[in-house]
Amino acid sequence: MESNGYYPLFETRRAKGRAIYRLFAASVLVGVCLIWVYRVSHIPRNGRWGWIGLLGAELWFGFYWILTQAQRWNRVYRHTFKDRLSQRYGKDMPGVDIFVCTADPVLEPPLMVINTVLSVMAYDYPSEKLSVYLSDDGGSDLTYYALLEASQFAKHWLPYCKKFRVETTSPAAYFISRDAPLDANQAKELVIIKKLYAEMENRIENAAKIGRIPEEVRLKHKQFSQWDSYSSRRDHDTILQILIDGRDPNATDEDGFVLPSLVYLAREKRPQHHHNFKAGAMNALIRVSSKISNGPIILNVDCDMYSNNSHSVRDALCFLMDEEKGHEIAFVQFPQNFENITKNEIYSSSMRVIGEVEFHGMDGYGGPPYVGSGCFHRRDTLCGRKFSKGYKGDWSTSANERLREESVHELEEKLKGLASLQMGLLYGCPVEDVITGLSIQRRGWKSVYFNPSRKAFLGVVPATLPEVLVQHKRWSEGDLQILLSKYSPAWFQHGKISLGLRMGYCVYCLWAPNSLAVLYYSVIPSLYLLKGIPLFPQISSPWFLPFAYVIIVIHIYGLLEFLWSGGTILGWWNDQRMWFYKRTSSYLFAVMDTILKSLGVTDSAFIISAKVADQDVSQRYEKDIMEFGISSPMITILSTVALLNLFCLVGVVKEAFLGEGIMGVYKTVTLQSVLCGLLVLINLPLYHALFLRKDKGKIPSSLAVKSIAFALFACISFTLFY
Ligand SMILES: O=c1ccn([C@@H]2O[C@H](COP(=O)(O)OP(=O)(O)O[C@H]3O[C@H](CO)[C@@H](O)[C@H](O)[C@H]3O)[C@@H](O)[C@H]2O)c(=O)[nH]1
Ligand SMILES: [Mn+2]
Repeated sequence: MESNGYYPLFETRRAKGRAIYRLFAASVLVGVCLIWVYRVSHIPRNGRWGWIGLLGAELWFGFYWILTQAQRWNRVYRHTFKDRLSQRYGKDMPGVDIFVCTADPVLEPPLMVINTVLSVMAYDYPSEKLSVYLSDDGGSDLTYYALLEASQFAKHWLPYCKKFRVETTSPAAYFISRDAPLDANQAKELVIIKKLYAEMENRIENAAKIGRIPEEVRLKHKQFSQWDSYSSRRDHDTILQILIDGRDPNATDEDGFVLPSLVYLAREKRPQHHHNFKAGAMNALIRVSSKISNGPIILNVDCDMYSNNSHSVRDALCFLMDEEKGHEIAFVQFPQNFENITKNEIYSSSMRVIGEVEFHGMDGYGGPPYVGSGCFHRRDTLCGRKFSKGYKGDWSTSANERLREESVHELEEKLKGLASLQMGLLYGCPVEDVITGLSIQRRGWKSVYFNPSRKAFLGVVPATLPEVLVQHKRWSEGDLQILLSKYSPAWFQHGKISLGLRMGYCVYCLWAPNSLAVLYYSVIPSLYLLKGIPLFPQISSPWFLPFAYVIIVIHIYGLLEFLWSGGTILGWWNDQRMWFYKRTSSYLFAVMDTILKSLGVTDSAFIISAKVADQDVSQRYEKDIMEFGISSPMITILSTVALLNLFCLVGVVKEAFLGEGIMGVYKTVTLQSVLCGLLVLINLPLYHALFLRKDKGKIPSSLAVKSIAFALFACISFTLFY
């Protein structure tokens, strides 16, 4: 693709088969409209309120389905030309500052954190242009100790990666993933490097086990005295340490090449000041890094998301440095992929359709959201710069020059004061990333979604249902808050972002309100079954057809999309279950907490998700066995709804055999019974966990009793009083 003799650094292709897709979508829309017409024109006398509620739910589903079309209508795919980038810019590459965030040395083990740090230090990029910053909201000397060890290990690991062109640059992942046979030389070096790693691992784990840093290490490294005034995680001074100083000519690896800078920061925290979670951490890093390396490009990764592709920096720069289009692009988001996904992903944690379909669709309308980990930003747009036509990126790194004269210690002291001002990411929202990305797009910038075939980043997903539900509550609550905020994609935006992109954002912002319609749909029709009152057209009626058509084709389409995104059939089935569970628990609580928050009763928190699990929990996870384990209000709702449907189904079957007869039931309440039957079918693992399992991951008996009582009460009172 050449225009005026200019070779772009990236190209954009539109998805194939769009015409067929659009035809299909139009046919579904007709079906949806017919369903609405039927509901409005056939309101019965018996079951009137149930019917009107279903009308509301179907209006909602139809509307929501229309929104999701924006994510499919205009998908685009990106491709980069890294060789052109190297040819054109050679050694003249911009500085890149990499921010890694960690917050808890127990939930996020230091060894995992340093593997991520090492993986990004080893990018295929000039080391003198790379600076890696670790923000430790846990303020943990153990994490610091691990980073200190990593700074030593890097001297061996980075040359090894360079020499053998290692792609998986996280050592832990590399040691288990490597499958290609090695030549004798590499095999020899591998043994050495593995040994060094094992020794380091040992030292870190021992320190973690005894819960403190060995005395001789403390004495040798006086930096540890910074913890002397530390009173708790929520109450301490700024702790800042430059472990590898990129300006120091002696900071070299085993082969004599300079190392990337490496900085540790635990920002000051006081109980009386809100620390604003990850957004606060990122902003502290933005300020501190501006005085150290001041790279014009910032990459943000979570501590559990290591780099799996050593070319990602160059990929991202192909977009940001493209001479024709680069100046419009504020950030490049890579997909979030995960290492610990099982084959049939019981919690549907890979979110593959979002990554393989939806974000490509949003990219077609102006760009994906910023979703935290795996995103390259321009420093100035992240800090609030507005888009203007004449804008050209400034790739110089001035702070580096200015401060060259200062000693590391002077610099560290100076920077401590900087770690507590706001700039950059927005505060007050549990999804600081999404709201910040949206605010950047509203200032006129575009973003880009780049999904390379070799996965760029691999993270960790939670291994238990309660954790997954809590994580989704945080996300859906955050997205709902965006909808209600001044950045809302729903209100008129004066043409700042396109309608398609606004619709795309709304799909996520409306995750939470979805809960109401889904809860209604999964309870009320089943209860009406107990009274034999039909709420759907009879099978002999022509109105049956739009229902059947819409239900069947959207599910077949959903299945195909899931398979096309790399999933399995059973994975899709599990995805349907999680879809249902998230909507009836996480999202419902997100709605309730958002209401409470707007009344000033509560404040939203950021509950950090666990990255490690007990051995037996992990074993069940590997086998795709759902882990309930604890009693929580969310699990109570899930199990009550599941039991209610089971009781209703038993009621219908009894009616079919003892009452009206199979034909009678079949004629009048087919769809309703099918709906109820499917809900029972999808809940099989839950009944299993309620009644049959003996392991620790089952549903606790007290919760079982409670939900049986609730479900029975609902069924009995409905039959008696309706
Ligand atoms: O007070 C805090 C809380 C969290 N974190 C870090 O934030 C990251 C994300 O936390 P995690 O518990 O792993 O949340 P996830 O739900 O997995 O994260 C997704 O969702 C978050 C927003 O809810 C984004 O911040 C993340 O980038 C995105 O990957 C981790 O590196 C944490 O160490 C902090 O630095 N400080
Ligand atoms: Mn995470």
